[in-house]
Parts: sequence; structure tokens; C-alpha cells
Amino acid sequence: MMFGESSRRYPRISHVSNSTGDIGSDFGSSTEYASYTVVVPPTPDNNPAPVQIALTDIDSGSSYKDDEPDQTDLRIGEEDDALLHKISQPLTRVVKISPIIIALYRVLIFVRIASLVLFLLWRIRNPNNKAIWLWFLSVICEIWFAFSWLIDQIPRLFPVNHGTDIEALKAKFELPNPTNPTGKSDLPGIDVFVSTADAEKEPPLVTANTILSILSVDYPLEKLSCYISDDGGSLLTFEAMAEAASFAKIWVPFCRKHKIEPRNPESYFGLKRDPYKGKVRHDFVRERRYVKRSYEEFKVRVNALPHSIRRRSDAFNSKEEIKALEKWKIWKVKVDEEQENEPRPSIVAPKATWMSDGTHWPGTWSVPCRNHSRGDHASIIQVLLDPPGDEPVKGRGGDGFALDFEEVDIRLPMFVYVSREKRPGYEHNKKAGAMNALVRASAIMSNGPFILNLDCDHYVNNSRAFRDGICFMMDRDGDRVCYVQFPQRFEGIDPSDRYANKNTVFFDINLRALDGVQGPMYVGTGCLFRRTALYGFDPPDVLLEEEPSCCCYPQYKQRSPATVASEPEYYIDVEEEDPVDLYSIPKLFGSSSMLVNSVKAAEFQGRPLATIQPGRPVRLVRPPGSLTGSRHSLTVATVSEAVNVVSCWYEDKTEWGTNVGWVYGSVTEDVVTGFRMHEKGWRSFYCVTEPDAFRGSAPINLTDRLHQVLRWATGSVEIFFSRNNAVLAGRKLKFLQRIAYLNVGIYPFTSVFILTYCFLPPLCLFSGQFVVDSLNPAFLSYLLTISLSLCGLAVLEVKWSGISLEEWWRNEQFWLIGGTSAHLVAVLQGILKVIAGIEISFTLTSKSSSGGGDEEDDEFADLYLFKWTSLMLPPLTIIVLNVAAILFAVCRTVFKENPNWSNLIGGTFFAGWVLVHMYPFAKGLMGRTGKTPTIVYVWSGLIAICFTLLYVTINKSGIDGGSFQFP
Ligand SMILES: O=c1ccn([C@@H]2O[C@H](COP(=O)(O)OP(=O)(O)O[C@H]3O[C@H](CO)[C@@H](O)[C@H](O)[C@H]3O)[C@@H](O)[C@H]2O)c(=O)[nH]1
Ligand SMILES: [Mn+2]
Repeated sequence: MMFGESSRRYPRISHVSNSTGDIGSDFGSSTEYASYTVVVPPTPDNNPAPVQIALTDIDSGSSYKDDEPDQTDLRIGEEDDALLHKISQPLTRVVKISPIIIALYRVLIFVRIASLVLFLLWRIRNPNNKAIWLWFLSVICEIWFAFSWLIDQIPRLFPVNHGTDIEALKAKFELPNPTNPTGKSDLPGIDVFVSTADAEKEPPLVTANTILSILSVDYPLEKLSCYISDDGGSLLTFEAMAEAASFAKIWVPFCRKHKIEPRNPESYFGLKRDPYKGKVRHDFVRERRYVKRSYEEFKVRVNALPHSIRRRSDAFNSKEEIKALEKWKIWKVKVDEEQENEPRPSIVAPKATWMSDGTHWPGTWSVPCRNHSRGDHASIIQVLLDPPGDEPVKGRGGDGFALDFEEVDIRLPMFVYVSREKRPGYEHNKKAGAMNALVRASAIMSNGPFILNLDCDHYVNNSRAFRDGICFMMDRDGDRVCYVQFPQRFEGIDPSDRYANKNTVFFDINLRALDGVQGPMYVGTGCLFRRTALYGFDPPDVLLEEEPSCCCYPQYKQRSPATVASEPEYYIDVEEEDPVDLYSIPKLFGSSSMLVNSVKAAEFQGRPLATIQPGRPVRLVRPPGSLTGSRHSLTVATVSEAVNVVSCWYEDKTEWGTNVGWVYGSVTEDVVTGFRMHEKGWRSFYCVTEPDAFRGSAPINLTDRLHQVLRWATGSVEIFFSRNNAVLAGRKLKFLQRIAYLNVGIYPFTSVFILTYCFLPPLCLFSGQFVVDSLNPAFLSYLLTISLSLCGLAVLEVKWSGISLEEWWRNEQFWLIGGTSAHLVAVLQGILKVIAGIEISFTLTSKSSSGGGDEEDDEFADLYLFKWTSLMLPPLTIIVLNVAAILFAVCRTVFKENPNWSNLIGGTFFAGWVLVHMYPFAKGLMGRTGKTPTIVYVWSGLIAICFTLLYVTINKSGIDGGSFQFP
């Protein structure tokens, strides 16, 4: 199979051939651990026996526990029972959805399938001979709808909820326990990526807030690194980030000390609820006031940045101009005296953008020129916050300090600004390209085994969410998890969510249901990745199929580690196969040897802890306590190598974007990237937390929303016509998962049929015909079953997913609106791309600036904004025609001698169905209620013209059934 060749074996740390010891040194331990052994004491009377994982030093062959007398001495007291119990708990669990609901749900699905089949059979057998074209069109559409409903519905057969246990995670990784006596955090590192591309459309204040919320999350800060990718290469973003880094010195310790939630200052200070509720510290009021003032000042500084950059640059530029003029004058004098034949120097200095230290900004200038424009500038990497030390650093406090941080760790996570190099002639691959640049830079600078990616407008709303995600990764079988997707939640949307911006049906129904198959799709933001999965490796194989009769922690209750150690030992060598083929890596990953060397460490550190469960296959695990050491500090060499790997030629002749990293070639890079992982057999998880893990902003006016949907649908069409079509995937993609991905690629095509179908009611009403010969009872009862089962399914879905019926209905409505506009254009665009190779542009979704704050009086001002887009043409036409048709048909039937009421009722019902769906669209066109914009007049004018035209034509020719006369 064509995809088999590219897949790689999971990198393994081999105890035979690995003499480099790079794994050990990478987590700061002095001993080179290259292999470990599972020690299993004999098991009397089939009781599961304790297992200890010991590390073997390569050179001496001595055991880990011999060097650590503390560990053997450790006595476990009664009071630790609770802790030990916690340690043995799984980190995640399945939260059952009521079996009755699920059973009913499945029954209804089959009822609907059956009735659809019967209905379609009846329709095919009973053509309407009076209007065969109408019958034909409608039957074709109905067959397609049945098919598209089926592929949408089938993957939802196994909905599931997963919960996490962050207490167990803490007990296992962060509290002193037999395997990690110091209790220093043994959690793996996380690199957080934030993407921003345009300081105009994505306000730097919003981005800065996102960064602040990341820097203050509740996760061991020495394990956390934050990277921002600025595709705009703008000094404004850079300086806003520098401001954020400096404000973080107040904000982060403040959040830590007072357990602030959420840790995005804009949202926190904007909270409507009482900030003092539940706070007991006496200094909270004073400190909150101080921090709030500092935040206001911070905001003012950030908002003033465009102005101060401009002023500064103007000052420097005029100085430069004077210098240039001087130079020119000297040259002129020399030339006049005929002493010189040098070329004439320029009188005008370039209009540069200047940094505050009096040097040229290497990125994009406000007056773009060669080497300094959006698509043409050097790579920039700036470490804004250095990596923290290993030990906690307490702050200052006492009298004379506004903030008392005496008991607070004031260290901050590493924070790096990255703007990848861009040059004309290179394809930059939009967000996917930006992410891949960060993957490489971060591999060299911090190499966190996990990567969390967020859009610049999605902030961390729940400071413990990272831990929730890590629970899935560190649980048993966690090493088969490629990513943990969190739902996208939005704020600033109007309460009735007119344009289905919240997408709750997708997030709470579709993704949750996929969690019961192979896992949710990747949706672009709020996703925690395993680095090696991003690197394109296969999930690990199961090594030992036999059932090991052992279990790890609970037995400490009965026997102390000392007794365990004195018992005869049996060794099971965890046999490790094929070490990763290091020679092939440069071809895949590019020429950086630092990058190549980091791969194994990332793989090792991402493994779950060594606990062996009875009845569970043993796979590659990592010894407890192996990640408690300090991480690399940055050197000139590492930073310059990082700069090297974000240059635009780096990906030449490598597999970045094809088999490594985010996948290129689609404007919805997210779905494809996740698809590639599922295709290799990885599992993903869906993690719904309370409160929401992340929150973002969504486009709130109709125009922006349509453009967003257009981009998504275009991406889907691109996927459909690419090698990433689910039909072509290998065997490891599960059947239902495949159907779900197939649906992603196919749904835009439904628009062709939707459009046709929306034109059918006017066709019926104008022609006086209907899709069926007459409203026959069989037809009606089938129709009834189909509709009722749909309603039933909706109700049950609402039950198991927790969304509201209104949200479900909004989704249906927007389905039709999007289907007749954006999806249709997407199909055309996609086909054009396939046939003519016309590239598709990625228009950024504009963000409402939540930090703006000056539109307090009208929260949803943006909602009523009306910007014309040709995407609105088809839905507008549909509305007009349907309304006109109803009016027309009613008139005709009323004035006719023997009126065909059944056709009128059928047709009107049909048209009404279309119009009800179009209602939010019409509302969007009308703009703000009360202030009727001109479009309404245009619109009513159109209706009137249509109506009169039709009336005249019909009166003249008296087509079919139109033989009526006004009295
Ligand atoms: O050349 C580019 C273009 C975009 N972006 C970033 O990509 C993100 C998403 O762009 P946005 O316009 O906000 O798209 P949305 O419609 O809100 O995005 C959803 O859908 C996209 C796929 O189309 C995903 O990439 C996003 O993560 C997901 O939130 C933003 O952070 C941008 O800064 C870049 O970094 N470089
Ligand atoms: Mn967005």
C-alpha cells in the first residue's frame, strides 16, 4: 500500500546498541540508564506480587536501588495507605452514559435507516408522471440526503465520556512515594505553541492575555515552555509579548498565591461575580487592587505601542535622513572637485521600523520593503523569559512591598518569540508551516515530549487543564495516545447563537461520539500532542502478549520494600526491538543533528510510568522519578541552531509537512494532521473539563462566519481530492472512524443537492405540480416516520451530550445556510484547484477584540455589522423565490375554479421548511432590529419585481394550471 512505506517504527531506546546515553543526560541525571529490568518476586498462591522497576547502570550493572539507600530504608506507615491507594488508581475512567438512552438511540437510528430505505423504494417505484423532472430531481436529492445523513450518523453509535483523576496524577508524580521519595515533580515537559499571523486582525492585547494565561497555568513551571509564532513578523506583536513577559512577573505569582481563576487577566478582571468569594487571605484585597492597577497600566502601554513604535521610528528615520543627506553632500563636493567617481549615495534613507534599542527591526516594517515585508524577512528568535532554574525561588515581601511574595515561587516558565524566515519563492504553508517551525525550534530549545497548541485568541480558562490532558498520556496505554483534544468553547457570542458559532453539535456530539471509536479529530486549537506522534512515528507495539502475574503499588501495604528486596528475584527483560533507524532520520527531519538527537529523548520522556497491571501487556515504560532532574539551559549554540531550523530552506528535501509534523496542502491543516495519526493506528482522546479548559473568540457576524465556514469547507474538498481521502487509508483506521473522516471530506458536496432542493418548492408552486403525484397516505406516513425519528434522535442526542435543543436547531438552520452558500463555493473552489491548480487563500477569521473594552454599551455591536459578500447571493435568491412562490401559489389556488389544494399544501409546507431554516440568515441581512438597513428595501423591491414579472408572464401564456383570471 502506498502509505505503508512512509510509516516509521516507533523509536526505541535499545539497551544493546545505545551507548550514547543521551537519554539519561537529557533529564539531568548523572547515571547513564540505558536499560531497565522488571524484578518479579515469586508469587505464592497466585496473589499478584509487587514489582519493582530497577534501572541498571550500563557500566557497573549495579541496580538503581543499591545506589539509593533512602529508597530501601523507606517505611510506609499506615497513614500513607490513602496515598498508596491513590497511586494505584487509573488516571482516567469512562463515565457511563445512561444505557437506556444509548439503547433507545441505537434503536431509533435503525428505525430511521429502515424507514429511509422504505421511503426511497416507494419514491422510486412511484414516479410522478405529470412532472417527471420534478420527481427525478427530488429523488436524486433525497437519496443523497439519506446517504449523507447515514455517514454523519453511523460514527455516533458509541458515544462515551471520559473523566480524569488529577489527584491520582498528583499522588503518582508529585507526592513523595516509594518510587519517587523526594516528591519532586516527575511530570513530563509540555511545550505550548501559540500562533498569530496579523497584528491588525488579531489584537496583540488578546494574544498577550493568552500568553499570560499560559505562563500562569498550574503545572510545574520548569517543565513548561511557551512559544509564540508570529507569522506577521511584526514589531508590534514582539513588543506586546515583551510587555506581557514583564507583566507576568507580577501576574503569575499573584495567580499562584491566591489561586486566581481564570488566569487571563482580561477575563479575570471582567468577571461579573464577587471576586472576594472564597478568598480568605487578608492581603488579597490589597494585592488584587494593586495587580488590577498594574494590569490597567499594562493595557495602556500595549495599546500605546503602535503609536510609540511609529514615533520612535519617525525620530530615528529623520536622523537617518539627515545623515544620508550629509553623506550625499560630501559625495557631491568630492564629485565636483573631481576627486571621486564613486556611485552616488542615496539621499533618502529607508523608512525603517526601529526597535527601542536603536536597531532595525529584522521583521516586517510598517513601510514594507525588500527583506522587511510580510513574505520576505529573516528568522527571529528571541527568548523573552529565560528557562527557570531547578529549585523554587521565593519572592520578596514584608513591609514596603506592594505584593508579598515571600511564600510564593516567583520563577516563570520559559517564553520564546519566534518569527520564522520568509522569502519570496518559498511556500510558507500557512499555519501548518508556522507550527512545524515551532516544533523544530522547541525540539532544540526545550524538547518537551508533549506539545499543546493554541490559537492566539484561545486562552487557558482552567489552570489545571494541562494536568487533565497529561492524565490520558500518562495512564496505562497512554503511550498509544497521539493527542488529547479539548473542546473549543467561545465567548462573546450572542445568547441565541444565531449563526451556530458555538458549534456545540460538532463538539459535544460528533467529537464525543468519536471518543468511543478511535478518538476525536484534531480541530486546530486546544490540543495536547505527543511529540513523537507528530514526528510521524507509529504507535508502540504490544511487547509481551502473555499475562504478567504481577501488579505494582498496592502490595506495599502488606510488605515493605525491604522485604521485597530480600526475596529472590526473577528478571523479565523488557525486550526492545529495532532501535530507531538514526540514519534515515536526517532525510526525514532535515540536517540538524541537534534535532535528530532530541527525538529519542522526547520519546522516552513521553512514556507512561512503569507500573505493570495484571492482565495487561507490558509495553515500554519509563522508571518513576526519571524526570525529576533539571532541564537544559539555553546556550548560544542551541539558540543559533533554533534560528537555523526555522529558516525557510530547512524543509527542502525533507518530509516536513508530508510525513512529519503538521500536514501541508489544506487550509484545514488540523483535520489532515489528526487523520494521519489515526491512520497509523494511534488513539486520541476527548477531554471535557469543568470549567472549560480553553476559551476563544468566534466570528460573530454573518459575513465573517460565512467566510470561516467557506474556509473549512474548502479544506474538506481539498482533503477529498487528496491522498488524505479516508477511502485510501490503511487498515489501522477503524471502520467508523473512517466513515467519520469520509464525512468530513464529503459534506460540502451535499450543498449541490441542498441548493437544488431549496429551489424545488418554488418550482412546485409555480408549476402547480408536486414531487409526488398526490399526497398519498403511504408517502405521508413514511415522511412522518422519518421526521419523527429525526426529532427523537435529536432529543436523545440532547440528552446524552448535554447541549440544548435550541443549539441543535441552530445547527440545523446553519447547516442549510452554509450549505447553500459557503459549502457550494467551496466545492467550486476545490474543483478549480484540482482542475486548474488555482491556490486557495487562507483569510484570517477576524477576532472581536475582547480587550477593546470601549464598546461596553453594546456587547454585540459586531453581530449587527453587515458586510456584503457574494456568498449571500444564493441564500438570498432562495428566500426571495420561496416567499414569492408561496404568495403566487396562494393567489392562484384561491382564484382557481377547482383548486389543487393538496399540491398547494405540499408545496407551501416544503417552502416553509426552507424558509424556517433561512430565518437566521434573513435576520442577519436585516442587521440590527429597529434600524432597518437599505438591504431590506432592495430585498422587498426584488420580491415585488419577481412577483409582477411572474404574474404578467402567467397571465399572458397561461402555462400549466395558470388559466386563472382575476375577476
Ligand atoms: O499563515 C497563517 C495563517 C493563520 N495562522 C494562525 O492560525 C490560527 C487560526 O486562524 P483563524 O483565522 O483564527 O481560524 P479559525 O477559523 O478561527 O480556526 C479554526 O480552523 C482552523 C483551520 O481552518 C484551525 O487552524 C484553527 O486552529 C481553528 O481554530 C490563528 O491563530 C492564526 O494566527 C498562522 O499562524 N499563520
Ligand atoms: Mn480563530
